[in-house]
Amino acid sequence: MQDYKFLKNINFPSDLRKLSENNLQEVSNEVRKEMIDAVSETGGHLGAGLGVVELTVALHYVFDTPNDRLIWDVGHQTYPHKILTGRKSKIKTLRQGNGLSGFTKRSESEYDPFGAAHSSTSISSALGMAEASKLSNKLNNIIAVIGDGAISAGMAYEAMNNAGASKTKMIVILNDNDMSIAKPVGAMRTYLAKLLTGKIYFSLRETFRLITSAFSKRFSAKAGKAEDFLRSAVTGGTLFNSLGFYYVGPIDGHDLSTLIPILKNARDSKHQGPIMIHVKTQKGKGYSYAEKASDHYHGVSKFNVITGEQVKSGTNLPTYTKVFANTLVKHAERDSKVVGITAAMPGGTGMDIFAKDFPKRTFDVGIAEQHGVTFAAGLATEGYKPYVAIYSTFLQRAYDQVVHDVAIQSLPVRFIIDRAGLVGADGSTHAGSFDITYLSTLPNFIVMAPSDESELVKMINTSMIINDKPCAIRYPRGNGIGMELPSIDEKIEIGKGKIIQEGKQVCILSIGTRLEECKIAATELKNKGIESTIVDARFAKPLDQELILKCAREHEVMITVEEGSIGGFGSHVENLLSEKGIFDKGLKFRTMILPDIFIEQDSPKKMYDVAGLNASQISKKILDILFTKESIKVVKN
Ligand SMILES: Cc1ncc(C[n+]2csc(CCOP(=O)(O)OP(=O)(O)O)c2C)c(N)n1
Ligand SMILES: CC(=O)[C@@H](O)[C@H](O)COP(=O)(O)O
Ligand SMILES: [Mg+2]
Repeated sequence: MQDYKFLKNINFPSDLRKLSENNLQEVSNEVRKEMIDAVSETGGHLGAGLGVVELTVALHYVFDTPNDRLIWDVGHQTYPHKILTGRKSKIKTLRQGNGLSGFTKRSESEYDPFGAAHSSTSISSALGMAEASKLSNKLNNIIAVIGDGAISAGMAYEAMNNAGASKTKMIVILNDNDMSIAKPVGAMRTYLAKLLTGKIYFSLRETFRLITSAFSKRFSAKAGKAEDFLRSAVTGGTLFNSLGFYYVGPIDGHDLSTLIPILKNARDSKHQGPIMIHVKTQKGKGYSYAEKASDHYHGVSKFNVITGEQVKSGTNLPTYTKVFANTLVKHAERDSKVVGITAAMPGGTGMDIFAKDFPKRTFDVGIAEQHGVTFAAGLATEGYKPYVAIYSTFLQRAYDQVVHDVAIQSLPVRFIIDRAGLVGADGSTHAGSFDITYLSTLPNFIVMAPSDESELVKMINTSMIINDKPCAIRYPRGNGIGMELPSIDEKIEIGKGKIIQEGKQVCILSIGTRLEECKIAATELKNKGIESTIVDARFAKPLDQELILKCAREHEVMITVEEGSIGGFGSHVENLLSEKGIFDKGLKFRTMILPDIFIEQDSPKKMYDVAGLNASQISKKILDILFTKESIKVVKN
């Protein structure tokens, strides 16, 4: 920690509130410096936090947090908030094992009244708190801060629809930096841009005072109407006004002399209903490299503060994401029906690569996973081959659309599920733990998981000819293992697994990229004289029943291994074996799955250690089964 003039004495917002308003810009500068310094060592979300430093300082200065509830949407912009709310000394533990979360987390601090990481939840949760506050006569303020990206999602509209009709006071700060992770998309973006270009009052202090005073002053009906007219003429905030919000803005979110009086007015206002304050900020503000970069350093690895250079990953192997994107491009060159869909994650899903060659066949729907899935279903009804590339964790949002709009109608939507399994620094909110489970339970679905990048290509090739039902291919974050890639003509038979090696006593049925750990486990067992068969199951649905039953009959022990929760591949195998009466014949069977806990952020390797899914844990499990050391714990009430 550097020798800061103000920050050294600020641990909590109460310390901040003792300062004069004139010192707050200096405080902001110090917070910004501290944040850059910390993220240069930890990596993480940089641009969004840099853009809200002044806003964070102003909010904690004006409002009585934590009694007043401050809810940050997504939570990736909360590093300045963490520095000012008792977590300064731990800021260099961000996103590491036993360290601070990269998002808001109720268990981490009373200043985080609502946990987040998935977007667009802030207005709903704030309205819930506001209604609770009203019911219990608490009279505290409830403030939600939501970005221009996050406000594009369906949930935000549902919340505004509800809030706008209520007579409950809450404050929504719309943090408009004209950025999502990539450039934001859609009509809302155009609308917000219009509000910004239409502004004329930035220099008109008198107009500004008139607007803000409307919160607290009592106007005669006539004067009120005139004020309303002036406000909307000046600000053009008609959409939000029409939705029932008292709209103010846009204002400069880096100018504390504007922010503080407006926030004070909103705080003291007797307005019964939601207030929206539209602030204009710059993502990456105050760090030249972030300001200039096209992504404004949304998410960075460790970097050199002086040069802005980020540390590259230690391998040149292509990521699964890239392998997917490059393969899809090749198919799209041949087949004009191939289209790609992303929900605001073009870079993360590889859709940016596809978009370069096929801009007209790429659809970025914004942070709108639900809409994206049903939109793809619509494309499928017209004979297109939609590839919906979504992170496993974000597809959770669209489960009903997957069931109702895709599976029931057996539409051939191809789900490309990235970030499956444990992802590391983003932690439990971003873990792709449940997709095998929630998709394999659905009739009409084919669910595949490649064990390496070559298998991924074959599965994409196969998906091209699945034209009568939906399918999903799930793979992890990060790099492949260096396999040579096959041609785009090489397919696999649907529902057929692959024997990797044959042994006698033990059969390991693996699905997905834990296969490498299974191979190491098998070598460890071999060193102890135990021969194992390894099967790459490839399909969680349909199961390769023939192969699984054969293996079950020919081995003493069978285990399944997957990077997924209960209810997935292992559960389906267990059900099959039970149905076929295999257990009656004495097979020793276990499933190795993600445990029934949310695993905290750490390196993926350590997270898999917690999950018990690394090689030594697989071999130990097998040895314990063979030599019956497993104990049955009976929990007494
Ligand atoms: C449901 C969901 N989909 C996608 C994401 C990934 N994501 C994280 S931040 C972000 C952009 C948010 O943009 P905005 O709200 O404008 O915040 P900014 O980063 O610009 O401050 C996206 C798409 C997410 N967190 N949640
Ligand atoms: C905040 C958020 O949801 C994204 O920025 C996410 O952290 C990206 O994860 P990847 O780094 O795996 O693309
Ligand atoms: Mg934004």
